[in-house]
Amino acid sequence: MSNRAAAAASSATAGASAGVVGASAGVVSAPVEVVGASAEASVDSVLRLRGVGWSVRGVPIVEEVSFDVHEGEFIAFIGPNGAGKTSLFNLISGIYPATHGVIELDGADITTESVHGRARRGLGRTFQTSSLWNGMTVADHVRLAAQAAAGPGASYRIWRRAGRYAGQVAETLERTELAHRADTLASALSHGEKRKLELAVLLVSDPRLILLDEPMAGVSAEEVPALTALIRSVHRDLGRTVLMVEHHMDVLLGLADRLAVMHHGTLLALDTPAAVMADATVQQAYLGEGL
Ligand SMILES: Nc1ncnc2c1ncn2[C@@H]1O[C@H](COP(=O)(O)OP(=O)(O)OP(=O)(O)O)[C@@H](O)[C@H]1O
Repeated sequence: MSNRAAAAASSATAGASAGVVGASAGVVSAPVEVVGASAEASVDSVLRLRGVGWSVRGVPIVEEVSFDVHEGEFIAFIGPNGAGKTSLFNLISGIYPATHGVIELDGADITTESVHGRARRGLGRTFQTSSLWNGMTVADHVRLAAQAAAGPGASYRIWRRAGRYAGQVAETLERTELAHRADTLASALSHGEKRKLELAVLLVSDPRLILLDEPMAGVSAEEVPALTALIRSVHRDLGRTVLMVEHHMDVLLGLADRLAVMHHGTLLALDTPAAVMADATVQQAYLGEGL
């Protein structure tokens, strides 16, 4: 973690408070000035967005989003339902084409690059809804992902060459606490285990920048702490840069170096959690009077 990220992390702990924000948050349409976001270029930016936007049939969904992500940083994205958080992740990962602006990964312009091209550069993501194959075992999910990451053609030899990936698969299942479920079908996993398996599928391709879209969605309260600890370990122990959309404030305040607040498709604020939570504009526009 960079010094900057470490300083932000300590502020995150200081500013922590529990609760879930999202659907019921009040919405005020006026303010669009970004609190705490710096437009300056930075030498250690892994990801840089400048004026990024996406419109559908002329209707703006994401507007003028600019920010830098530093190596080893953890940024959590919050905002009411429909604020544009998933759309922004889709723009960064290449699922949607940006209609405005520039996206850079490690200084290279990837604005028009394909999803696979971005993945080859080390960008990986999970989705809000589960993307697993019910009839396939845990180990086979990770093995297939390892083979897909190995390059074109490798996945056609999945059953003949399965042994080649055994060590990689075992290590990834160990790290994601799924080793004891290796031979279990995905359909038999709990929601928390499914989320762990999605992380395992992601990690086996060794991404440096990870986008997690609501990893706690559908997960029972009992499983949240273990999943949170796993995500923390991916960030801190594996040193991955993480962007995460999450509604559970108690989860993300223990993880995030900075909080990004999305509001009506714009980036309303980007700063340490303590600064964001204390900001009057954010409180009025999103968090509501009660906070
Ligand atoms: N492919 C699409 N075509 C048209 N409109 C879309 C498309 N994808 C998203 N939208 C619209 O863009 C807006 C933002 O949606 P998005 O899913 O990005 O919000 P979100 O902040 O992630 O919400 P949530 O917290 O509910 O997941 C919504 O009004 C949604 O209906």
